[in-house]
Amino acid sequence: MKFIIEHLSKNFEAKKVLKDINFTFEEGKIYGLLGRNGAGKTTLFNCVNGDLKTDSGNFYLEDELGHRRKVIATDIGYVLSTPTVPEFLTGREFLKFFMDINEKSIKDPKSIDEYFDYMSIDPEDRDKLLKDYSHGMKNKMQMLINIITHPNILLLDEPLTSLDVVVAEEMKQLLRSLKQDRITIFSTHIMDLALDLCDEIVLLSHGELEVVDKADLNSQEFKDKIIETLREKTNE
Ligand SMILES: Nc1ncnc2c1ncn2[C@@H]1O[C@H](COP(=O)(O)OP(=O)(O)OP(=O)(O)O)[C@@H](O)[C@H]1O
Repeated sequence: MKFIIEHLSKNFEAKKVLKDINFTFEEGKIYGLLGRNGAGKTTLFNCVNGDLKTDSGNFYLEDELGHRRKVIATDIGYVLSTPTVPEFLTGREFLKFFMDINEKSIKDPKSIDEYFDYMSIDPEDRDKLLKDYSHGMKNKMQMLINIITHPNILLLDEPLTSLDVVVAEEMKQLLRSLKQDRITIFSTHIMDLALDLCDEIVLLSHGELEVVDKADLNSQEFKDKIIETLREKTNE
């Protein structure tokens, strides 16, 4: 399976944020999306998710035989950097509600406690109101509801930035374990995180997407190259 973006453009009045982007993402890979503040990473995700109207562009999923279809809402899971959960529900009530309304799209439902176990949420926290969950726990709940339905495309907008080292490590493991059978696109400002977690590094700069050839992913030379590319592009 491939996720194909064709001729995506998005302007905010005179500001051209995304400029005729054409890009193909492949199944089984985690893509690290790097870009400077204001480069358009969130705008790109919002366009893919249908939260923002594009000025032009189409999104397709293509199977191994080359058959294409348009991306639909249920293809996408979108985890925001700031988790939004209904604070007036308990973790258990929220999960039950989510599973009830998405019954048809959950292929192999597990029990609610199995899901909590999977996300390492302690038994004593499961019946607490979500308003009393920590940021990391809310983040886990948001991640959970986005993976229960097995979306083909998982968009993650800086989801690990404010997590403690243990939760961040758990989330990394989870993302690695989930990457088969789907396309994961992960935006972050933390280059080491991108290098550690991602199979491909994609730069968003000057409204365009560009793959960085990652010959030697962890070398300082490679990091310098990324920084130089981002710097050059914004200075153009
Ligand atoms: N709703 C909007 N109306 C007008 N301009 C917007 C809107 N949303 C984003 N922008 C502008 O589009 C550009 C890209 O913003 P975006 O939030 O996508 O960047 P980003 O790469 O996610 O940034 P950061 O890394 O700082 O989160 C910015 O110049 C921003 O001001």
